[in-house]
Amino acid sequence: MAGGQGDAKVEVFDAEEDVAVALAKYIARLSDVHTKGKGVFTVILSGGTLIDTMRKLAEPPYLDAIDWSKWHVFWLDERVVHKTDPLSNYKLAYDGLLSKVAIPPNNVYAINDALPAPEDAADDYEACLKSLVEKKVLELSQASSFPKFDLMLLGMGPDGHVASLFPKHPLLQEKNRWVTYIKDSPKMPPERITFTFPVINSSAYIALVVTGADLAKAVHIALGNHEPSDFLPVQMVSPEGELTWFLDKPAASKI
Ligand SMILES: O=C1O[C@H](COP(=O)(O)O)[C@@H](O)[C@H](O)[C@H]1O
Repeated sequence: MAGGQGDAKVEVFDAEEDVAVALAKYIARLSDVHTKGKGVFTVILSGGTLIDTMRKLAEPPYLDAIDWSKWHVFWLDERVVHKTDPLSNYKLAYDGLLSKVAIPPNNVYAINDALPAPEDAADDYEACLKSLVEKKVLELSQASSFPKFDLMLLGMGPDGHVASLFPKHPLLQEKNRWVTYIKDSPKMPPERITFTFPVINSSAYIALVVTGADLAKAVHIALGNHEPSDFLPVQMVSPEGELTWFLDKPAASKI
């Protein structure tokens, strides 16, 4: 299987609506392959605009065609807030997708929002992943020994951040933890937990879903020639498996 940014596929669509259609087809195909092949499909969600771009999955034909019972859903990053808080990535995904599809509630791995300290929430989430490895829901990458998720769905901020991994932050260099925490996120809210790059880059498939003109500069830096001083966290996304960028024309306008 191909790997790294050098082998990334870059798909550009006329409009956000076309990205939503293509993304649903892509996710449904990977769901079919994994649920029929190994009986489990492990999916990582981001927050932000991604959830809205996944909206077609909650409509025919995907609503009935996808075997939702085999999905296991996790968060790439989460804000350390209550699950009912409007800033919660869980709430965003629940309202926009999870409440509309038949994923067993026990297969939805939200942050433990009874733990107010980000370090405890990160430890708890990492322990949850480790127990799922023991139960053989999750596998480890043979190459990295970090968990290998079937599909990670990533958004990107205008500053080139992915997950809660922000430009020039020391967390970009984390090499050991699966899940870590941040207390000084430059984007609100400041306290979050996040997967680390070793986990992100152990994935079988990553979709980077980026729409809107406000992201064009970061896309240009990530996919074009750039000065080392411009380096963005998104450029560290370099999976063992396959990376596909899903862009609309406004996001791709500076490539
Ligand atoms: O804070 C976050 O931002 C990124 C990007 O969000 P977007 O609204 O610009 O699409 C998101 O991927 C991440 O999960 C979230 O916590």
